[in-house]
Amino acid sequence: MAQRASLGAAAGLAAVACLKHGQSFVSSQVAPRAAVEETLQASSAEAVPALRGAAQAQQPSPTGGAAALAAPAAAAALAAAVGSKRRGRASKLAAGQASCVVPVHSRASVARRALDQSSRYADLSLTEEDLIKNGQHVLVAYIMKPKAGYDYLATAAHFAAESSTGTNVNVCTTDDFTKTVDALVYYIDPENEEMKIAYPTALFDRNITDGRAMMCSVLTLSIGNNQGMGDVDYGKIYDIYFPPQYLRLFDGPSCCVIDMWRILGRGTVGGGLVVGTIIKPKLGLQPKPFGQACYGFWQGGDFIKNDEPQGNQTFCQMNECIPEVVKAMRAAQEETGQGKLFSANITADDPNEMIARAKYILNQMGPMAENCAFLVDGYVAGGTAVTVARRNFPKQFLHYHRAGHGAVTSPQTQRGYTAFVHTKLSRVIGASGIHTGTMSFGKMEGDASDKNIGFMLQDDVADGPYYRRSGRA
Ligand SMILES: O=C(COP(=O)(O)O)[C@H](O)[C@H](O)COP(=O)(O)O
Ligand SMILES: [Mg+2]
Repeated sequence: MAQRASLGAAAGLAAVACLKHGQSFVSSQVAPRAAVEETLQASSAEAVPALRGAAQAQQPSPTGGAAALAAPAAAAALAAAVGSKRRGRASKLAAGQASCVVPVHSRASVARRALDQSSRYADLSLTEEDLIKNGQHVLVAYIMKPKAGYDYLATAAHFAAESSTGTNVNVCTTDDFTKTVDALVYYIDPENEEMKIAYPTALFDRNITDGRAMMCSVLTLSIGNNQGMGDVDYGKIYDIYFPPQYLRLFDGPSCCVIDMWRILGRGTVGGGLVVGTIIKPKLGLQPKPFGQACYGFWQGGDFIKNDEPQGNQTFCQMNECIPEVVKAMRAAQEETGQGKLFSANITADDPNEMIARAKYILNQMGPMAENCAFLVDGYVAGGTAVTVARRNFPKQFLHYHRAGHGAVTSPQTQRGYTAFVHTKLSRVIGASGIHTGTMSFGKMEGDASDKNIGFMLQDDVADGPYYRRSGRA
């Protein structure tokens, strides 16, 4: 399917929607045991040292906190020894020294300081142009603010560490290979709270069945633990760039608005606006009145979708409701001489249930199977549910409903990602169209920048707030 056509699909559906009316840890070396004991004495009685075999000494904060960091010099040497070669650290870790992590009370000033890992997880000499040219990194632009008292670059580096190979302490099992897959902060603008991180694509998990990429892995790192870190006030993704080679490992959409036009009998070019509705009340109609409402709308309209919570309620079960929809569609098509479309909700917790629903619906539709799209509540059910639909039913239009997205996309929310990014991710995993309601002019929240979503969906080349997209992402 042509890329432009695929991109248009989401726009088509958008048009449809619019037309419807305390405790932290620092580590210190075990070797100077006396020092550790001193540390423990300095901390409170309940601050028992937690031994962590793999953790090594944390570099002390610039401001000290001497009681909490009893062996600062040794710890610094250790941290330096396992640090990046990029900045040519000179210190050497004394052979055979183990380490431990010592919990400290938050009242200790060091607890409010991030381990400064910027010599390893930041490289501000990298240019975006080169990163894009090399095509080995997913680039992510965040608005990030450290908590009061934390250094911007150190926090950004901790963010990149936690989102890739690191944590809040240096790790002794790190080897030279590990460092080749570090995420790197390549740009910061503390005043504007902007931070950009380059993630090596090799970091992301691949399927054992077919070697393909998976979005859940991208999200687990790029928007995972970093959302709850103690030194980060907030961090939100504003744009994301996938290099072409890596992008090809995702499914992308299989159907688009061209398929809708064709099914509606309008050919494959310039089929115009698809007029759609959602039967309301969203819940509470039984099969017959639901079918009657469909029939009524189809006298003039093209497309009906289940409202996103509707599927198989006990008072309106699928095996009674879908036959009513089929009856209404058949009658409306015969009477108007036009094709009609119905988007049926197959969302469920269990992929087997989703597949069972989809198969049942296709069976009932019979020769009109193409006239049916599958609706998936992609935010609440997640990318896995979208992929279940995309891979098991690639011939059906995949109608992504994003109910719940406001929890992370709202302009009031400083964590998560924007609606623009959410849409982009949805397309990459295979949505044919994204349902967008009356964003910014009806009942739903939004702002002027949401227009960018439309451009991103429709055009082969489009500018996001930070990255230019060309191709499917
Ligand atoms: O129920 C509706 C529309 O209802 P109505 O037809 O009464 O406007 C949709 O689920 C939301 O608009 C989606 O919103 P969003 O744009 O956030 O996806
Ligand atoms: Mg709805």
